[in-house]
Amino acid sequence: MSSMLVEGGAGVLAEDAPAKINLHLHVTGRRPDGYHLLDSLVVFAGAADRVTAAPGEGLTLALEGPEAGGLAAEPDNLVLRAARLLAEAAGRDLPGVALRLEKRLPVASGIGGGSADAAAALRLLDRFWGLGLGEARLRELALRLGADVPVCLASRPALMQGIGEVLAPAPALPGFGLVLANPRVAVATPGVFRARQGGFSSPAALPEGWTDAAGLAAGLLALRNDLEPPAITLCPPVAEVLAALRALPGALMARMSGSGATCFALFPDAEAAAQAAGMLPADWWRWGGAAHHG
Ligand SMILES: C[C@@](CO)(OP(=O)(O)O)[C@H](O)COP(=O)(O)OP(=O)(O)OC[C@H]1O[C@@H](n2ccc(N)nc2=O)[C@H](O)[C@@H]1O
Ligand SMILES: Nc1ncnc2c1ncn2[C@@H]1O[C@H](COP(=O)(O)OP(=O)(O)O)[C@@H](O)[C@H]1O
Repeated sequence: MSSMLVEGGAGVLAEDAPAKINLHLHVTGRRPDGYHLLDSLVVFAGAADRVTAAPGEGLTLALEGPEAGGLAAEPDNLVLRAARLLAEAAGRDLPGVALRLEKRLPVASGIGGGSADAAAALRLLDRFWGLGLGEARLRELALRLGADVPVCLASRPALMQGIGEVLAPAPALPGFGLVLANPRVAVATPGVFRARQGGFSSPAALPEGWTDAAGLAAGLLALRNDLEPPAITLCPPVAEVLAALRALPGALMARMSGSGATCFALFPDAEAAAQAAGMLPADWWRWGGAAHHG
């Protein structure tokens, strides 16, 4: 999804940065450089950050929104890194830009908020500066910002392999609802990969598609997130979140996303999900609504 909006003032552009959900995540191998090979069906939720660009002096970034506090001590925000990388790739002087990040997704939580912000910044500035670099070039730049950034560039359901750079269209998906919940504990991705024990998994054998949410849930239950056991060891509240999600009325299945600690539950529709999210503990970050089909 890339909603390019002209907001108010002249030349002010905005892009949403939707949360990424790994419906399954199999760790299938490890590269000599230590990065892990993955097999993951990725979808996007209506929950999103938002990046805005306006004419300005030099390159600046203002942080706002309910989760901005999680980035206060961040020395090099991914939005600025994306902007610098794009400017370098353009190879010429570019007009100044005042960027704003409205942070709604919890930081370091397995739903790729930082990756989504970086991808949104690439899309936004490619247009703002009129570069027209094209999808292939943007994808190459995206990978240099993080393994999860290429999939976030299109923000459409995808089957993700390699370390995140091999993308294929997802099987046909039915409409469904999602609840997301995070116990407000940040989990660092490298530590979870390091704590993983045992061998490697096979890639999932996926059908051409599913016709309803119950079928999708049944299919997903035969798969797993290989990072869930090590994340629970490092962050025991993840187990509590999973139990709470599974106990919600109408929940079809629940699992952790990415390297955690955010977990998701699948629902037959967005309304059931939105209603169920309100039943979770108020001190957790929680969201319920539609999966975004791009
Ligand atoms: C685990 C996943 C699954 O979608 O999601 P998150 O938990 O981040 O949301 C991603 O692969 C995370 O991608 P991303 O967060 O962009 O990772 P990067 O910044 O590139 O890498 C952070 C660190 O994670 C480990 N890493 C990451 C990706 C990968 N395929 N293998 C790895 O081993 C490496 O230790 C790396 O140094
Ligand atoms: N705009 C940003 N939003 C979130 N995290 C950021 C951002 N810029 C830099 N980071 C750094 O990237 C790390 C990973 O963030 P995030 O993508 O939210 O987590 P995850 O990869 O677990 O889903 C954070 O710990 C933070 O230090």
